[in-house]
Amino acid sequence: MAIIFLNGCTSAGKSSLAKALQEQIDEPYLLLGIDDAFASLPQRSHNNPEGFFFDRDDRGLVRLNFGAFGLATLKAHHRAAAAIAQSGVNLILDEVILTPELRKDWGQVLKGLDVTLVGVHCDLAELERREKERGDRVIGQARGQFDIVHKDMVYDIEVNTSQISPEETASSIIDFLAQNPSRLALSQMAKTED
Ligand SMILES: Nc1ncnc2c1ncn2[C@@H]1O[C@H](COP(=O)(O)OP(=O)(O)OP(=O)(O)O)[C@@H](O)[C@H]1O
Repeated sequence: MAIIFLNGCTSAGKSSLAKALQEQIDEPYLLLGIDDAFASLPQRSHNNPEGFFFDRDDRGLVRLNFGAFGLATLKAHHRAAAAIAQSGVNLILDEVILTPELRKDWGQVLKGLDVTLVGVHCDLAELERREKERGDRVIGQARGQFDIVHKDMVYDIEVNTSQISPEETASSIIDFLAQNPSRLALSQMAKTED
């Protein structure tokens, strides 16, 4: 079954876009994302060096980091997503690819599946405006992810949500899907260099 894989920074508009896609595509798609993996953690694994924690790199940028249990959680999430599609259900994935290792893991786990890779971009100023307005996100996270989330990614289609609504963005992806039957980007996901 088909997977529409949305990758972008926090506040890029992935969840809003995913919901618009669910509404606009005739066939039903389930929705799953990295936030579901975070939500399934025990509370003590948040802000924990074994689980997930925020820190600053040498440039002072906020990074979402993880320890052994955090990595195992993300890899389990990747395999759960693949299993959903393999069981015969369409899936939209709402993801933030945090490291080259995780990018490669996605590429390996999804190999052979019908995956459309969508780069969800947004200008930094607008990301930071949204981050502040939401009130429930760690400030600085969007800037910290801006340089790394799309690094070495190859996409089937890229969108920029800075100035267009989730509904219009969803329409452009649906038009792309209708006009482009073959998908090329996934084969690059596991291959690219660190
Ligand atoms: N196209 C858009 N135009 C204007 N605002 C938007 C757009 N898409 C999303 N937003 C707003 O930006 C904020 C973040 O949106 P959303 O939750 O969809 O982002 P996200 O990429 O899923 O973020 P996260 O990864 O942190 O969950 C919300 O307040 C949402 O209403």
